[in-house]
Amino acid sequence: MTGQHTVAVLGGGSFGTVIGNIIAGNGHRVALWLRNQQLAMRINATHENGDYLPGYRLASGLTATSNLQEALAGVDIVFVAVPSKSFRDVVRSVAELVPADTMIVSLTKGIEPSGFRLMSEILREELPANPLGVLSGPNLAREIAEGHVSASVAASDNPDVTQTLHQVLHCNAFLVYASQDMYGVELGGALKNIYAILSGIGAALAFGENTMGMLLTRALAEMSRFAVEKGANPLTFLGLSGVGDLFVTCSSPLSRNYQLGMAVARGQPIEAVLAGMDQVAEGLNTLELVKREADRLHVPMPLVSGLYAILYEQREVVDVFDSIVHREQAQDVEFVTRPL
Ligand SMILES: NC(=O)C1=CN([C@@H]2O[C@H](COP(=O)(O)OP(=O)(O)OC[C@H]3O[C@@H](n4cnc5c(N)ncnc54)[C@H](O)[C@@H]3O)[C@@H](O)[C@H]2O)C=CC1
Ligand SMILES: O=C(CO)COP(=O)(O)O
Repeated sequence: MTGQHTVAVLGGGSFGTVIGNIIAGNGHRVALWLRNQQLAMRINATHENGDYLPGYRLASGLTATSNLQEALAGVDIVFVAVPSKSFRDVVRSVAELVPADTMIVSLTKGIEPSGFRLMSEILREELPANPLGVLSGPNLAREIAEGHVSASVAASDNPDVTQTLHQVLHCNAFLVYASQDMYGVELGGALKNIYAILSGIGAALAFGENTMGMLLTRALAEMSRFAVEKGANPLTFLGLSGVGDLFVTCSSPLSRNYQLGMAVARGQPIEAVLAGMDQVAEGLNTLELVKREADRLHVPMPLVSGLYAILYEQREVVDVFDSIVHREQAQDVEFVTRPL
């Protein structure tokens, strides 16, 4: 597909807004769909999404609407940027409104509770004939809005999809790289949220940089171990959607998952932290699902088990941390020593 595209972005939170704006800035027509009609009207009047990204000027090619049918009329690409718990409901509605040649791309970093499905698997089930892809990488929305150069991975088993994503999104401040490992790219984006919570706890408790470096590297080891077991290519985890996103989210106070970890370590009950957040932190839900799946598959994930014990079993961080360190595997880079 070449030339100008007509695009819908579903979900007018922070990430949907920046992705829609990059595409509109590249000269394509974008409809941003959100449920809040008042906010949609304000976005169109002010060219700013004041609820999520105040001060971030939106391109004139972006129009907000709260009418899904209107947002999807005549589009050739649909991006879905709603939290994972709402993802299937939203794409089910999309399936009734778009033809089979409309490209559908997930921006969501999470896992569906029943059946441990990633978003691309939900897309495949709900829109079996459509070309599908995912976009994932170290992409803090606020930093993109501030104009910091960022990069992301467009992943699909269909080369038309990766090429089209490059065409609509790539620009000086937002670089798009390609991958064929859709599952691995998505899994990296979902798993790193768990370790961002852990890093937030470490930051609140003033862990040293040596300790944080160890946690990050061991996180990558156990993510890759889990990925191999789930059939993803662990080498994908060395790219932007793996180590890149792990590093960013585990080091930034802008990350909602990191903020969650910090707040809990400072003694706030999880329920109170979640109630006070007006944006989604996917990592808590992902932690529970990954813990269950890792136990089922007998994959050792000491950091996941440790964080689970802290958040769900009210165990003391210091005790848990001791047991994590002592339960760790002795091999450093273990996944390359096993057959892929
Ligand atoms: N904010 C970021 O820096 C990045 C976020 N992501 C991922 O993108 C997804 C969305 O994240 P954000 O935009 O940051 O979250 P957000 O919390 O800022 O926005 C989510 C939006 O989805 C809307 N929503 C929730 N349920 C809905 C439903 N059933 N129908 C329609 N709209 C619904 C909410 O009202 C909200 O406007 C998450 O999975 C997140 O992990 C990915 C990359 C970066
Ligand atoms: O995915 C993100 C950055 O790449 C955003 O992380 P949070 O959801 O923790 O804010």
